[in-house]
Amino acid sequence: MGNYRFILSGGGTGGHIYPAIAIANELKRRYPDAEFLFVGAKDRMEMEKVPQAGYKIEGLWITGIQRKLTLKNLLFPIKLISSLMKANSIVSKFKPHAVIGTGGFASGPLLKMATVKGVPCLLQEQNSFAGITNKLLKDKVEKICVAYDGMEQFFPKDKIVKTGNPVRSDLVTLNVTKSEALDYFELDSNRKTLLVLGGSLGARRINQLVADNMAYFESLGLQVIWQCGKGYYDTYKGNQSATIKVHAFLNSMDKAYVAADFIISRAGAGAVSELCLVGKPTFFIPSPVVAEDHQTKNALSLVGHDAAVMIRESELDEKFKGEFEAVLNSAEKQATLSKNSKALALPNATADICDEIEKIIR
Ligand SMILES: CC(=O)N[C@H]1[C@@H](OP(=O)(O)OP(=O)(O)OC[C@H]2O[C@@H](n3ccc(=O)[nH]c3=O)[C@H](O)[C@@H]2O)O[C@H](CO)[C@@H](O)[C@@H]1O
Repeated sequence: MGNYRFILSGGGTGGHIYPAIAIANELKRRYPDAEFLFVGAKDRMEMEKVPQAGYKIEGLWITGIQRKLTLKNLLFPIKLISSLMKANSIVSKFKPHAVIGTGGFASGPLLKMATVKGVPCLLQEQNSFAGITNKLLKDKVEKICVAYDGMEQFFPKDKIVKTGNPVRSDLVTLNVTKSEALDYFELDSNRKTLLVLGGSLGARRINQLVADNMAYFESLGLQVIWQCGKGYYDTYKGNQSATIKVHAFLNSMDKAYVAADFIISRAGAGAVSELCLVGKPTFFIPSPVVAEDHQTKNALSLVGHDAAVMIRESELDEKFKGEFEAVLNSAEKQATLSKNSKALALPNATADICDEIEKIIR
């Protein structure tokens, strides 16, 4: 059977998009003649990133619901109805054999209509805390692939399969040499490289930390790849120099990971899964404003195994330099962090999820 049709839906941030792309790539490898359609939210980053990865995407007019009474919120019911109607027409026309939802508000209407029409659906939940959309859909889908233990508190136990988070295959294999990677970023092979990641949208507090500590990093002999986020690029692009490379977004994460000797990162679920595979000494600075503080939980799942260092935003002023230098000055600590983080990697997640998809379409 090669002519399967799959819809993948999810988005809003990279954390929901890249898992969908990783799954689509693996399904395409297994079924080269299969057809794929992505469904995301209009105006969000999936509308750019999915076509770059070679797939078609349709955008729904939908946003998340805000906690305050705003114009956006008043429009929410209208947006929801319009999205459900469009989702209905997409599912009717495309006639998918299975639908995969990777979270984010865009996947809500699409999976809802797919389940109403009896199309088998699978959810992939990246975090240790279930997102609202996935919680709303849980009873109607066939399987829910998760990355953490203890997800029975959110989802029916018999639907849960622990697979880990899908990671794009080029980040699993990391087939680039260090010198190629450093050349790509125009960096010096005689210096150690610090990679700074603010999550797919960039992180305000991490950007401030880097901006305040440029001379400090220089004094430690480091050069920096600084991913500041699209919305912050105009503010920080002037900091670019021979040793500080400022990027809005990194389109070659494989090269960034290979170039790095040390990494400072947000603790989005995707970043955490990738950083285990990469196995470089990592300092997590979790976002304190995400639901249920889930990034702190994501980071602690590594810190508990001596596989990474975590510094809370509220403690940065007091602790950053001490924690940073304790790792920089200890080859032994660096080796421990690398070894322990690699031991937590789940490199077969994408294949395991595709095995589950195959089971629901048969
Ligand atoms: C602020 C917010 O709501 N963050 C959430 C969002 O994070 P966010 O969107 O930052 O997502 P993740 O850390 O999960 O994944 C980021 C993905 O973007 C890629 N990437 C990132 C930067 C870059 O320059 N280039 C690039 O390709 C990474 O390789 C990774 O594949 O979704 C995650 C997964 O549901 C959640 O855990 C996070 O809490």
